[in-house]
Amino acid sequence: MTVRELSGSHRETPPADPAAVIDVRDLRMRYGSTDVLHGVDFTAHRGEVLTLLGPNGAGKTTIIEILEGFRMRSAGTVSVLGADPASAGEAWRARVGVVLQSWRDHGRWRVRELLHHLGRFYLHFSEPGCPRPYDTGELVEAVGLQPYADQKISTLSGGQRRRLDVAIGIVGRPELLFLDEPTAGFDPRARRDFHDLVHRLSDLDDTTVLLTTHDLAEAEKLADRILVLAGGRIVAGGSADQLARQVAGTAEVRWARGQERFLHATEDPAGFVRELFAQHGAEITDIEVRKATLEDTYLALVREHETGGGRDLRLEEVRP
Ligand SMILES: Nc1ncnc2c1ncn2[C@@H]1O[C@H](COP(=O)(O)OP(=O)(O)OP(=O)(O)O)[C@@H](O)[C@H]1O
Repeated sequence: MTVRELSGSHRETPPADPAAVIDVRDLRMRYGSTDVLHGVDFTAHRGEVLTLLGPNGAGKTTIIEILEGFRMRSAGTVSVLGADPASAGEAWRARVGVVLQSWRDHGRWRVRELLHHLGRFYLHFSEPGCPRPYDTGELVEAVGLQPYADQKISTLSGGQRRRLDVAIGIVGRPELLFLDEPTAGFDPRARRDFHDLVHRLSDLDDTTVLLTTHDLAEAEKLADRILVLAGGRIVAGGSADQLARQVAGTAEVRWARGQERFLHATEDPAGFVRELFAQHGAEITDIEVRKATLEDTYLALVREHETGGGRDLRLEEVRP
């Protein structure tokens, strides 16, 4: 990996939002001669759950690794819990939770034993109102691993290992939690339990969470804010509804007149349907209004920014 400063010193620019848990300004990353991030800007606040969406290779893991302090950026200003992750110390690290890929090298440890052992690192970083680490028993229960607490890690299934990864990420009661595709390999029940856990962490402990996923339903369910990364930049941010409003044609109206069927994309479905009935009234035999899903919106945003082309979510009125 070749990493170099592209311009200026990132430490000279003070963060514009000192209250932010994460403040990223003009973040750039170049691998060799390939620019992956062209100037990423976003902030996250206490207790917020942010989901980072983007196609394969967009740079999501790169961003997360830079924010975790595991990868040096090429340029830009990054503040995480008030510090630059590139130079922050152990006390900072104790406030940050990271869910890495599975711990393949601890197979002979037992679940409870490993969590207890890792938790001891955080004892020195306990604060009034924020006891660290989590009680091992509570933690095992929170991630649904009670039946396997005394089992060797090598005997866990893929999904159970992933639950353990999550437990390892939160054992130090982090103020900020990074989750890179945390539910890959989860069955539907484990996925729902995990979503409940993230909601509990953000609602009860005010934990800020930044996660990546390719599961759009998960993004919609979990995120206070969804960030879409495309073309090396954050091209849109907001709730699923707010994102939909950034793309033309947020709803589709399908209707039939006799044997003919029609489809029209519109930002004002109610007004369109009123007009339709005013014109054709009793001739309309069937009608359906479908709002753009997050998938429609996401694909339109990515397509637009990857091709530099127009917004093609808007469908023309068509006859079969
Ligand atoms: N160490 C590296 N050296 C060179 N190129 C790299 C390195 N790490 C990542 N890349 C490249 O940078 C780009 C972004 O990779 P990254 O893993 O951040 O994407 P991602 O959005 O997390 O992708 P995915 O959804 O597939 O996990 C990719 O084109 C990848 O090939």
